[in-house]
Amino acid sequence: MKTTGGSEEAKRRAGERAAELVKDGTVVGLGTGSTAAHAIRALGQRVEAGLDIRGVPTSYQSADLAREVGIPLTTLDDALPDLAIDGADQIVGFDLIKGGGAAHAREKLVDSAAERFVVVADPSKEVEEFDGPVPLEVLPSARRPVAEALEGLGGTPELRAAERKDGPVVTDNGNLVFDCEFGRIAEPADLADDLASIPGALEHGLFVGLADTILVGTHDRVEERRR
Ligand SMILES: O=C[C@H](O)[C@H](O)[C@H](O)COP(=O)(O)O
Repeated sequence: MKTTGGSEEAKRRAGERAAELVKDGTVVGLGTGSTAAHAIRALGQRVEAGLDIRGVPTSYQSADLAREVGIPLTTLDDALPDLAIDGADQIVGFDLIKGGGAAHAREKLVDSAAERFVVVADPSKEVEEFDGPVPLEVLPSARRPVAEALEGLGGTPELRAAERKDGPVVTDNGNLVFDCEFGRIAEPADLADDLASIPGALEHGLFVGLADTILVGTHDRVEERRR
């Protein structure tokens, strides 16, 4: 599983606190990444103890882990999540950059469909202003026009390379990923609108105005911010 550094203990605290928010008889969006995985494991323990929930996975990773720990799965065709729990790569206020694990397209679908979206993170994710690359899931046949459109917006796109395979990362949906540097992003909502309008760029990793609660684990507690 991809990890992004930060304290595993802090991530575990945040994940476990989020799992405590899940109520019996509900549907839960299951995010991707190392922090969301802690929440999924904690939910698995609650299911073993009798909690009745169904999970909507956001990736092969979260689906496989949920199966492993005994969480029954469903899809958005059958039920919308009451609550979604997901990680983030950078957090500014209640806005996020996601997609470090290339799962942001399905994550955005599930997280935005949920009644309540809870973000779990360690303190390394909170920043003053976004300055990380923005991931974009891109139709393979659109790679060149999308790259040109991103350059037109002042970005520097780089096709994400696979670590244990020659060639590019291919997402769970069969597409490619650009990581696009924009330097410091002062107006994420404006950039999000621009990125959303590029044909062939299926989804970008800016999550603006979607999160309801931010849970940041530290070495000894969990800090909670609610919108
Ligand atoms: O595509 C991956 C996701 O957006 C992850 O939720 C994000 O990269 C955070 O992952 P982690 O909790 O491992 O830092």
